[in-house]
Amino acid sequence: MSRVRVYELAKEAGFKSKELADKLIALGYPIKSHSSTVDEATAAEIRRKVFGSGTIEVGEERITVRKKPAVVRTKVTTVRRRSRAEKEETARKAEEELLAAQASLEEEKAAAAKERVAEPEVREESEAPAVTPEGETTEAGAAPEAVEGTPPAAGAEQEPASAPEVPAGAGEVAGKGIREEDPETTGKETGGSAQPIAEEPPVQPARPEVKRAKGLARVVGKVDIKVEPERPRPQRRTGRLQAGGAPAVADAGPGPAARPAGKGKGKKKSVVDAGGDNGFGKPRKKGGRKGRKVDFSRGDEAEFVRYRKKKKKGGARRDKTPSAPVAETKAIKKRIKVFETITVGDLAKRMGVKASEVIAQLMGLGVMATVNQALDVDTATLVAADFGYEVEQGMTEEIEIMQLQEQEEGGEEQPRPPVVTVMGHVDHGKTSILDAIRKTDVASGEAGGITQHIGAYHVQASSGGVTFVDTPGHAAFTEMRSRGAQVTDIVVLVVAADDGVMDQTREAIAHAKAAGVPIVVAVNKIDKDNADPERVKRELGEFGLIPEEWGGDTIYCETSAKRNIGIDELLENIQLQAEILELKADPSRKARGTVIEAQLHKGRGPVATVLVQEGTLRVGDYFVAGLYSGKVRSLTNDRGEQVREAGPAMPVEVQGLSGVPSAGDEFVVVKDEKMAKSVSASRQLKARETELASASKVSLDNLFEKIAEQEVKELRIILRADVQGTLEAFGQAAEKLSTDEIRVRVLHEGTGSITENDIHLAAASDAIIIGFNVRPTVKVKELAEREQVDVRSYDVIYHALEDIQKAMVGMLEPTYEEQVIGTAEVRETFQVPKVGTIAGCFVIDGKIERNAGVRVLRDGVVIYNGKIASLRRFKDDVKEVQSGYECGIGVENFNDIKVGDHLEAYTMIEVEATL
Ligand SMILES: Nc1nc2c(ncn2[C@@H]2O[C@H](COP(=O)(O)OP(=O)(O)OP(=O)(O)O)[C@@H](O)[C@H]2O)c(=O)[nH]1
Repeated sequence: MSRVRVYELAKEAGFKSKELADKLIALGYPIKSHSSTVDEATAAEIRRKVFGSGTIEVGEERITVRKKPAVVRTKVTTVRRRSRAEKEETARKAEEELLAAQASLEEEKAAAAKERVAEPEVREESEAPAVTPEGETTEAGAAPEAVEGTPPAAGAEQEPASAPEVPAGAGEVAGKGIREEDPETTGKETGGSAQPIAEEPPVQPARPEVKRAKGLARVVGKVDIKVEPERPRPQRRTGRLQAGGAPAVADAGPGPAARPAGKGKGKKKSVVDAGGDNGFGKPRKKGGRKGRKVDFSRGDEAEFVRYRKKKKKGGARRDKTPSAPVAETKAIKKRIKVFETITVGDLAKRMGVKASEVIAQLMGLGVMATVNQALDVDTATLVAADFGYEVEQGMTEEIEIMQLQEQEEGGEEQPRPPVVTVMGHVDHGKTSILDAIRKTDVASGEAGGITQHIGAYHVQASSGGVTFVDTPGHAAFTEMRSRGAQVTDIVVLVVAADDGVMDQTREAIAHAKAAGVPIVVAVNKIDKDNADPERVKRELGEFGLIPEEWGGDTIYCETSAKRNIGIDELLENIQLQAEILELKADPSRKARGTVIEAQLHKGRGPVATVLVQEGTLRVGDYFVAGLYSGKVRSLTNDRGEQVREAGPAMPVEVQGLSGVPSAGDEFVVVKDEKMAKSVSASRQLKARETELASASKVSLDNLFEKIAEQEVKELRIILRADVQGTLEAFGQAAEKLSTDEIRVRVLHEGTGSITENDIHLAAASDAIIIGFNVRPTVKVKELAEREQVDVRSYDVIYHALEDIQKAMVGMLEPTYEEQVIGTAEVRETFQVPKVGTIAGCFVIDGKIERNAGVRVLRDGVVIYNGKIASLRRFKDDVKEVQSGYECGIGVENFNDIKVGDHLEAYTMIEVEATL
């Protein structure tokens, strides 16, 4: 469904964006700012309720107009103006009244129509001929203008005229005309003037009509119906005939169109012309003799022919013809797709403007930004609007994904097994309990059984199935949650009866509570002599985990993993808790789940353990997992068996990914490969944008810029090597690379592989990591990528030193050297108002470049040094002018140029720094 931005709505109604946004917020619409979007239905409601009229009506009017007389349009315009001020209720009332009066009005209309005759018919194309008794012009003039929305001449007149008596009436009358086809419009129109209508519906209509009739009559008169088959107009016009007014209305917009009509000259300018101009924008050739004109028999196109006639008077007209339609077209073309963010530089590039202009615009909005700073969609929308661009949020596929399940015709939801995470303090028996539970698995035969290779497994106990997520530590639980993944239905909190509540017990409670997951307590090690389950209950009671026997709702189980006591009860209680939760899923849908863990397998490529949470995952399904996509090549269950499918709450290892997703990433089956790839690509693009948006860390590649920006002259290194000897050798050699300008410092060193802590340290201290004969694991690599830490591996010390040296050269302040690129001789000077002196030159040597620096030499003496402000060949701005050509040169902030001066252009070139 298409969405409309609030500022667009504001623009439609002539409101200020912010004003409207505030108003809507006050009215409780779900928007945050004027750049927020609303769906079409809400937009329509806003138009109706807040504006009292709106685009919708306009659109409908257009249609109406085609069939109706120009008059109708005029009214529309009127309506709009009023409606803003008016309130809903009034509008409604008015509408009712109008409808009631409509019948009688119809009659009057018919009468009036006779007078106007010409108009409608003309529009109707061929039938029209008979129509125009009066003049050609008139109706056209009236109609289009009216349409424009601007109070067309006719409209304007009408209102005032009727105002004294029944202001509303006028509106209504008009409305009626319109309403016949467009009840909604009517309502709005009426809105403002509802009351009067009620009083004298029949009479008023007459007035306005008459007026229009006049105008129309005039216009009509001008059209010579002596048909003389004209060259048919191009197709585009076709269909506009009726629209003759219609298009104009919509497009032309208020101002211009109205004018002609209003003026006495209206006669000559036929509405038609106006319409034509508006519609096509292009001036017609004059030339037609007044007398002959349209060949109505031709239909739409013929009508347009009339436009040409108009031309005569129309010089001015054309100018006036506003080309709203054209504007619309442009707007549609000038769209920029932005994912969550876009950097200032990118935005400027896509709009074809300088980044500095965008930055200036942002400053105007009170946002101080640099070129590399990322702007969110809302801000980008605001800025882009100032440059005539529209920002579109590039999340189509994402939205499609989100809607995928909603759209899907699902079957019945069925109960599904609970997903359980076991938590607790160190050594309280988590592993032992899980082992004991696994042994209860009735599905395990003598061979096979749960292999626990995949981070989660399903146990089919006699009391029912349970899926355990077996990721190490509380951190995994938190990390998943931090990614928005909620896979756990129930937490089993293991507390040793002989030890009671400890640090990690408290931590586990906090995690579970934060996730809103119910806790089942397993008081373990009850076989021990010093076991004191009651104490555990008391202590846990302080955290709100009140046992059922004490009136609370927390389920407690006393277990001994060692002696296999209470394990079945624990499983039964888990089922009990699951029943309370009424866990259900629809296995008939496309699968959706969460990545529990993923890795790059040597032989099998990227593999991910996915917990299916909804639907059924099948071999051959196309899917998206985090940033990656793929097609399920094979599914392996927790027993190491190949399976064809996996239903809700089933953990399964998936092969066929294009990359290694992260734990907690959402896994969604999509309809086809195209969608999978497209979503994956857009997510990766988005991720890159986000990455760019965050400040980049130092690396050997960007060292120079980094240091130049921060004026830091230190390269920090974290060293890792397979042997101590390498560390020492390299450490000393690297530090010896230090110069007066750049210091090389080994921040930290150690033997063994590169660890996550190294990455964190490097990230925190803006260091790079160098490893000798050691490589980071996939996980560490991922972390390094996330943290943007430059990790480099070498096997030869010399290569590493060489790289560092290169980077250091980059760090040196670059030096610039001036290079003269050309000389021009001033042959003439021109004074250009508001610009200053322009030197008419002849390039005698080299070339002159637009962005070059320039020295003004008089008799060999430099009298000014600055920049070239403008460089032109004849009337065109050019980038450069070669020797042997003439050109005009303006020097920035310098006007004292004299004939005979030499202008020496030069550029600064960077000279590579060396140590
Ligand atoms: N007596 C007795 N000892 C138990 C019981 N459950 C576990 N243990 C012992 O407690 C010790 C720790 O058990 P684990 O299952 O490794 O505890 P854990 O919570 O998984 O420990 P971490 O993995 O280090 O967090 C082991 O020596 C177990 O044999 C029990 O029910 N009774």
